[in-house]
Amino acid sequence: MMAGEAPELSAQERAGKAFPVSWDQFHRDCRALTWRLNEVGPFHAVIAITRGGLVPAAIVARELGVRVIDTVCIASYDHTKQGDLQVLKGISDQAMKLGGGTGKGLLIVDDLVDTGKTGKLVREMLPDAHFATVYAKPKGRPLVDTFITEVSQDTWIFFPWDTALSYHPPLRDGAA
Ligand SMILES: O=P(O)(O)OC[C@H]1O[C@H](OP(=O)(O)OP(=O)(O)O)[C@H](O)[C@@H]1O
Ligand code: HPA
Ligand SMILES: [Mg+2]
Repeated sequence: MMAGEAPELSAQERAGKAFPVSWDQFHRDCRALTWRLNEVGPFHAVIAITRGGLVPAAIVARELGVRVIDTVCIASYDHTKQGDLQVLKGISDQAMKLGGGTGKGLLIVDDLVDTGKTGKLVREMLPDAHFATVYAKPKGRPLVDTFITEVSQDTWIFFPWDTALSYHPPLRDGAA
């Protein structure tokens, strides 16, 4: 950082609002997502966008009775700061074949869409697939076919696998 330059804010610092999600809540939201997806399927396979999509993909696949699960491995956020998207592993040939080359009958699952960059990249790989996320922020929302809860763009979602229980000071002692 140069002298006089404002420090670069992370996505979470820009976001300001925190939305912590417990395991219970996440499981409930995934089941609610499956209720909606059950009306859209059947699906030949679930494609999880790792890593965040692995947990909802397991729950959704279990509920829908889908046993073929593939991954597309994409990294963009280093903790809360988004960098360039990196495809670390593409979709397998076998899953591509099941989707007829365009993703028809395949279900893409991720934990959330934020700016939509990750979702857009996967949609380009599988244009005819159905894209489902548990949570959606307004910028990414148009990319998603089915989601459960929308949060504002300035909210940061804390997932249970990224957090731990900790002491919280009482409100009157200055807790936000
Ligand atoms: O809509 P976008 O702005 O692209 O952000 C959404 C993506 O960001 C997070 O993944 P991340 O890159 O942090 O990797 P992870 O799933 O391995 O945590 C999240 O799981 C989504 O995949
Ligand atoms: O709000 C978020 N929470 C966790 N990971 C994320 N990756 C992009 N946005 C988010
Ligand atoms: Mg992810």
